[in-house]
Amino acid sequence: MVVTADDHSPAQNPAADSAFLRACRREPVPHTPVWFMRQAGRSLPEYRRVREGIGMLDSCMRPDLVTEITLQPVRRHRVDAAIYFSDIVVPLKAIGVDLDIKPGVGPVVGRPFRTREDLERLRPLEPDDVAYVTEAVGMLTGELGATPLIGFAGAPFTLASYLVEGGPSRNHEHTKAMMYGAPELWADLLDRLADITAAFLKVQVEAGASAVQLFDSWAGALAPEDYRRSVLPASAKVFGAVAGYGVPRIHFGVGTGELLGAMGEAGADVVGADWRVPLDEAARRIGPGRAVQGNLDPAVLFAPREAVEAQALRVLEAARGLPGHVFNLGHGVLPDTDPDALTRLVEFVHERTVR
Ligand SMILES: Cc1c2[nH]c(c1CCC(=O)O)Cc1[nH]c(c(CCC(=O)O)c1C)Cc1[nH]c(c(CCC(=O)O)c1C)Cc1[nH]c(c(C)c1CCC(=O)O)C2
Repeated sequence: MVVTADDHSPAQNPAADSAFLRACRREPVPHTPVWFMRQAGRSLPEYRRVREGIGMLDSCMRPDLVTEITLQPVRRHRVDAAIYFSDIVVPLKAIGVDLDIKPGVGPVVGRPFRTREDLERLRPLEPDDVAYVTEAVGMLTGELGATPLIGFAGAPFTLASYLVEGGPSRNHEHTKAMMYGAPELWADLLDRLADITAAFLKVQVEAGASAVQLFDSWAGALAPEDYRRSVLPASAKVFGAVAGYGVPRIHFGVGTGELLGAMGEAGADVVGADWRVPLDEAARRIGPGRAVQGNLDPAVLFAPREAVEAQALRVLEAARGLPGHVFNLGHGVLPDTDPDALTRLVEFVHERTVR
């Protein structure tokens, strides 16, 4: 089945009029919508319980588990959107790349990608490769009703960094060596990753996801000129591939203060900012015509309640008057966060912003 823009209209999608989707479209909202990156995960005891003895990637391939884990933070925190439980390396695993997610480390690739021959290991992603995603999204949208589901994928640069380095990297030196030293190979690598990413997002939207977020977590490691020349075209290809569905497209990275304008230009409707740039300044850099998402420092949640509220108010003050603000953290929930602090934060933002 092909999903058209019409399928995301209020008549077809019960979440169409939600505060989250309204904010993404820069329409008036009943209250500022809130969700948290990594809201499903180790901060929740119920997550740790259902994951016991099951590997991260195995859990991503089980629709029953994906559905339960995705719903957990919605039930507990009453956030305004669910984010599909998966990982940025799932589509790569699905096409046969030899990789795993090591607890406490992150994605680790068996043989790092360094040469043109390595590109042969990146074949196109077919919907059948991720049939469990289609099934899980279908189950989820049935359960979620008027709460929107956000689909997501890793952006070509961040995926390339894991593939080329072979795992998490502070300096991205092998990645940058390829980007500067073998620009044609680099462009071909990012182009293949763009097609895989686009195909993975399409599967989620066609199954019923109401929005998508492209995580370019490590793009902040790049100078603006390099980002524009060597990365933006591939991310723009991904956004272009899902433009026709009419679902909001969110673009996020860490430490991207100098890239916010370019990240919007890549084709996003909403740009996420981390806590290093005040939200009003972020909105100015992103420019008119796009909503902003962010940007409370996730470490603030370890402070006493009054301090959390004071910092949340700072974010809300900076967002005052902006058409289109989605409240979020500036990066993912840290694993040791007290889940009650997150629940209280959702309540606080809702109370302080009722229109
Ligand atoms: C860079 C990146 C990855 N994965 C992701 C990114 C982009 C976002 C970001 O910048 O944080 C994206 C991601 N990964 C996960 C989600 C779930 C949805 C949600 O936000 O609730 C999302 C959106 C689940 C996960 N992905 C991972 C976990 C932890 C594994 C576990 O619970 O056993 C979860 C819940 C594993 C993972 N996967 C990755 C890392 C760095 C880790 C952490 C490794 C560790 O510290 O153990 C790669």
